[in-house]
Parts: sequence; structure tokens; C-alpha cells
Amino acid sequence: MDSKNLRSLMRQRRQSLTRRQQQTASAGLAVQLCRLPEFRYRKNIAFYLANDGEIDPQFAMGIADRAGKHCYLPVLHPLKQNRLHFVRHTSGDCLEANRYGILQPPLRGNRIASMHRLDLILLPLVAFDARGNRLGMGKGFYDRTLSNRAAHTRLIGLAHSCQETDNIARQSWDIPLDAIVTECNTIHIRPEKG
Ligand SMILES: Nc1nc2c(c(=O)[nH]1)N(C=O)[C@@H](CNc1ccc(C(=O)N[C@@H](CCC(=O)O)C(=O)O)cc1)CN2
Ligand SMILES: Nc1ncnc2c1ncn2[C@@H]1O[C@H](COP(=O)(O)OP(=O)(O)OP(=O)(O)O)[C@@H](O)[C@H]1O
Repeated sequence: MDSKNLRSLMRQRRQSLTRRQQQTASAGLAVQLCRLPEFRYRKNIAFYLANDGEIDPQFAMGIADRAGKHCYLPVLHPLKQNRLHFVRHTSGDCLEANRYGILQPPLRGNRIASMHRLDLILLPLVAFDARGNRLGMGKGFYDRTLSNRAAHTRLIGLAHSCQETDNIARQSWDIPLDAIVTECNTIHIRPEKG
């Protein structure tokens, strides 16, 4: 299946999950994340606000917020095409819809994190395979933005387990993930040689 068809199939799958399935998945995801040292011991963490049936990291974000961690959300870059800023967000802060209808914090210079500040970035996946290859929304926002990541920044993809597929072709611009976490397990990805 080509990536366009796979993306559309997996988006349909996640969109058709019930509210109850989504809530259970969000709680399961928080349990999985809380077991990971990368989540427990890192302070500056980028999340996202679930959209389009994505697995919802809201429980995990609440836990991080209450633990005194700094949480960030993606905001579309106003000038550079298909790039993101990560902006500090605390519960109750105002949000506004971007051009895709996804809520994001307003851009205020002093809330924008420079890439080296981020210790962990949690990114939403549309599809993934067991080797850690991923498919996103298809505009390359994360790939472009993460090409400037700092060496210490860990990258963890989040998805429902039903978004796993056999084999996703790796593209030259794909940024390798350190792990993929679903509502029921964590896949640690070992870098491939060569
Ligand atoms: N929750 C969440 N926030 C996120 C992302 C994401 O994947 N999930 N992004 C990760 O990149 C960025 C937004 N990226 C997007 C990329 C493509 C489409 C998209 O294709 N949307 C429409 C069609 C296009 C349109 O309306 O103009 C669609 O739903 O088919 C939406 C968002 C930033 N924020
Ligand atoms: N670092 C980059 N520099 C320039 N173009 C890029 C870069 N990364 C990705 N692209 C372009 O972005 C487009 C979308 O890439 P791709 O289909 O891999 O997106 P995706 O991984 O599904 O989305 P995302 O990264 O937002 O999750 C491709 O046409 C690709 O050429």
C-alpha cells in the first residue's frame, strides 16, 4: 500500500475509535509513559493537543504539569513553511485555533522554546512499524523542525496500537525515533547500523 492510502486508512481507524476507547487509551498511554525514565526524569517536554482521533496525551500532560515539569505545544511557524515552534503551555492558558482547526497557544516570543531547551518531544503518529518507521500527517512539519533538534533531545512517537502496520518505507529525510509508545506497550528502537 502506498503512503497516501496507508495514511488515509490509519486516519479512518483512529477516527472511528469511541470516546470510551479514547479515554482508556489516554489513561493507558499515561501509565506507559510514567514507566519511562525519559519521561520521569526529563523536565522540558513537548506534547500535542489530540486531533483527528490521535491518542490523547492529556493525562500524561496533567501528570507532568503537576510534577512541575515544563510542557510545550506545537505552533505553526508564522513565516517558515511547514515548520513548528514549541511554545510553553500550562493548564488554563489561552489557546486559539490554527488554520487546520487545531488548538495552539498564541505565539509570544518569551514562551517559545529554543530547540536545545527541549529534553523530550512526544509526536503524534499516523502509522508506525515495529522497526520505528513512522508516517505523520504528510506535510513534513515534524521532520523539518526536528532536523534542528539538539543531540540530547529524545523523540518518542505516540499512537494507538491499531495504527501499527507491517512495513513503512523509510525516507531519507525521516528523523529516527528513540521509542514508540501506545496505550499498551513501548517499543524501544535500536539504531540500525550502516
Ligand atoms: N495534534 C496535532 N497537532 C499538530 C500536528 C499533528 O499532527 N497533530 N502537526 C503535525 O504535523 C502540525 C499540524 N499538521 C497538520 C498537517 C496536515 C494536516 C492536514 O492535512 N489537514 C487536513 C487537510 C488540509 C487542510 O485543511 O488544508 C485534513 O484533515 O485532511 C493537518 C495538520 C502541528 N500540530
Ligand atoms: N528536512 C526536510 N527538508 C525539506 N523537506 C522535507 C524535510 N523533511 C520532509 N520534507 C518534505 O516534506 C514532505 C512530507 O514528508 P512526509 O510524507 O515524510 O511527512 P510526514 O512524516 O508524514 O509528516 P510529519 O513530519 O509532519 O509528521 C515530503 O515531500 C518531504 O520531501
